[in-house]
Amino acid sequence: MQACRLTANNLACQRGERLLFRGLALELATGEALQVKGANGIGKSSLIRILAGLLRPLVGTVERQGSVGLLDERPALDPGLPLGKSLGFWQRLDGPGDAELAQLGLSSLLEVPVRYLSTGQKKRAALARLLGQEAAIWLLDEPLNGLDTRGVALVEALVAQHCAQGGIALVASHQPIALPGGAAIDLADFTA
Ligand SMILES: Nc1ncnc2c1ncn2[C@@H]1O[C@H](COP(=O)(O)OP(=O)(O)OP(=O)(O)O)[C@@H](O)[C@H]1O
Repeated sequence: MQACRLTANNLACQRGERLLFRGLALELATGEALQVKGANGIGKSSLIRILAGLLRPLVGTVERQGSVGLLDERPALDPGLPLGKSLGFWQRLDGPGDAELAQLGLSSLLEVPVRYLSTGQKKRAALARLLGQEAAIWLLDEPLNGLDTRGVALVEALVAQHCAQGGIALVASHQPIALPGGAAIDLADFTA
């Protein structure tokens, strides 16, 4: 994987009338991971969207070196299609291979329409799409939601593998997650 970097300087975020956080800075170099902690509604998803370039900060700058893979509550898979076909859409672009599907326990679900998948199965499917993307910078918004104990361990292993290969992972989660290096920030420290 090519060297990557994610830098944010003096970020502030306002949604509606509310200033969610301010003065937030972070710097992640190749191989590094960071957990963003904080209570519901504090602004974790907003920060992820700012870092992904999907939301404009009130002030501050973001610099990304490397492609971005975003995982959030929307799996970006057609709910009407069987999982295999839905993932196949991405497969034609940059989607997952058979090894990734097996690793995520999805091989037996490929004929099941996406809308019938359980919450945890949808999350695993979204992870398959992310893996296939081979993006350098992972921005994961609550990746553990809906996952069982083995699923949590799997996400931890995938992030460790991604970082070992030189990727970056920023993980917003209110749940404990073991990340390489164990670095974390709490958005409560940046609330206005
Ligand atoms: N488009 C919007 N307009 C106005 N307010 C918004 C908008 N989107 C989100 N908010 C508000 O911004 C705040 C932060 O939302 P955000 O989704 O970033 O929090 P979060 O920390 O990810 O929460 P959770 O842990 O519940 O997912 C919330 O109070 C939410 O209601």
